[in-house]
Amino acid sequence: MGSAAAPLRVLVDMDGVLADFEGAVLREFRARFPAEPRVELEERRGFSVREQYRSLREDLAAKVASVYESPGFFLDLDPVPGALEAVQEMLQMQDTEVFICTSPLRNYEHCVVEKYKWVEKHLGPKFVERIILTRDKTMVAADLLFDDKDTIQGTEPNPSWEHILFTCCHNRHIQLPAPRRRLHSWADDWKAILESKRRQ
Ligand SMILES: O=c1ccn([C@@H]2O[C@H](COP(=O)(O)O)[C@@H](O)[C@H]2O)c(=O)[nH]1
Ligand SMILES: [Mg+2]
Repeated sequence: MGSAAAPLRVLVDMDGVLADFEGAVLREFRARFPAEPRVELEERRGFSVREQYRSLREDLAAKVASVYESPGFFLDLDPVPGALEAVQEMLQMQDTEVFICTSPLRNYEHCVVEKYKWVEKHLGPKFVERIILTRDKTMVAADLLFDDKDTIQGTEPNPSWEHILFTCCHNRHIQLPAPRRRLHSWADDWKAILESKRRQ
């Protein structure tokens, strides 16, 4: 008797994919520093919001970091439209395993516990069991990784997953070289990506 095919293992990033990090940074920065120059979402370029604020003026890097390092910031993030429904549906799919794979800030004090609380609040306790917290996603074995960071590097030079770039304000201008793929939003056909990977 032949052995059953292994389930498709899917990693879903949190900030920029499940939780609206960028929208909250801008909203809170505007509220706390109304007189300072800021980067509107249409003008965001590059993964690091901190580095883009630094390029406006050196001291704005620390100011924007103080926004996302504040207590309550991560817990209060709004879900990305369609994200909660999509991962709940993924969880119910046959022959599919879904995990949330997210990186904590270096200054992890509030971020780590609030990421856990956010998942419990929005997705329920069963999803808390599915959190993988790591600063090196290349060390996690899976078939797919949905992530808004354009370049994901780490210890493992050849990660097992295919990185699907999730479109976010900071990466929408990037032209991906073939065969790299994007998911434009959760309204885009994420199921087709899973099925194509299953057939490979
Ligand atoms: O401009 C920034 C600065 C920090 N971050 C943080 O990086 C990680 C990324 O987490 P993922 O869940 O893997 O997206 C997270 O702690 C962010 O708060 C950032 O995304 N952008
Ligand atoms: Mg992200």
